[in-house]
Amino acid sequence: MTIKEQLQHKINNKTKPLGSLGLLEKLALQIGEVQNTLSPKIEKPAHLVFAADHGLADEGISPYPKDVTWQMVMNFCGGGAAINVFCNQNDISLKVYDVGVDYDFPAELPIEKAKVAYGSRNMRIEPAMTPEECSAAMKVGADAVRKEAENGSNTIACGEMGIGNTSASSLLMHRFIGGTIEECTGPGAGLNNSQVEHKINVLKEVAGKYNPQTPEEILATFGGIEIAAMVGAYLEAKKQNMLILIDGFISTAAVITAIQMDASVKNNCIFCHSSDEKGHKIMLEYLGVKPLLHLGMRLGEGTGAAVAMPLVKSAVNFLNQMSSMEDAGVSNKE
Ligand SMILES: Cc1cc2ncn([C@H]3O[C@H](COP(=O)(O)O)[C@@H](O)[C@H]3O)c2cc1C
Ligand SMILES: O=C(O)c1cccnc1
Repeated sequence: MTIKEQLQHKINNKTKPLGSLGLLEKLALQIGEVQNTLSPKIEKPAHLVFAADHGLADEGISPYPKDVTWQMVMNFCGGGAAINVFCNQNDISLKVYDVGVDYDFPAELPIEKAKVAYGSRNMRIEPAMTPEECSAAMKVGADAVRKEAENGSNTIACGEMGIGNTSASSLLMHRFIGGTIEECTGPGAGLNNSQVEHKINVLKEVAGKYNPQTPEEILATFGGIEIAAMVGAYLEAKKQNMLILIDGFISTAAVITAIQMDASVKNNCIFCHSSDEKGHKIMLEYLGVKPLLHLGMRLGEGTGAAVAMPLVKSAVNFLNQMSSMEDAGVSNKE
């Protein structure tokens, strides 16, 4: 029997009606397959938040000012952001990487200092990153994940902070999935209808201005420094055979980009929730995946991944701890 067949047999013989743990059964099967064991474990789950600014923010495509990026990084350091709360609650370690914030942080702050540039460029004028900046950002992500793996982690999630990054994500989605800019563009952190119309016009202009071909060129042209770091992180996490918990619209744009570079990344991904940001459902359909949670969340920071951690643990725990029909003396279906 293959490991998949053995896992399915183990799941089917637990003391429950066949299939009655629904998506948790699929999750247990996936985790067991990734770890190639009938007794998988979640070890030292780690959450990495990558922060960077976006030159395109100068074009009024976000409802919030660019300064919110560095201000939220300070808030992460103070423990006051949503991602701090959910990571604390679920015993997930949290690190914040300054990979491209347009601000000089005080040296003593507990930030991982890995600044590639003071923000991406305004893509209405020039590509978001040079190829060198893009690969440097990807390396930051990869190195960050390798460090966690060396420390014994086998489960990773990424989050981001970057005012304007839903715009970059919409452009990546448009380019990789092929939907119209209208289908790929939503309110982000809370634009009203006429502001979304302006965002769509800006993104249409940017999308028509360049014609990059390879996934790396597309990422450098339309991405963001923190998104490139996430792409590098996901690629490395697959190399380390870690479980990869995926958040919402921005994380999914990053993982779709990573999948263009290494299709096998998808096998290790757990799609944690369906974001309310327009376009996320289309992304999930494109990937052919069912997310665990539908909470109407649209925050980012990796929060959807952090709140799904108890479900991931439930999947692993029922597989490891539930009795089998035989052991508990429970009669099976006739
Ligand atoms: C206070 C605040 C905290 C956040 N935490 C995450 N985001 C989210 O909103 C931003 C993307 O939305 P847009 O593309 O519309 O700028 C990203 O930083 C994302 O992580 C936040 C946004 C704000 C305002
Ligand atoms: O789903 C997300 O990642 C998201 C949605 C809106 C704003 N920021 C992030």
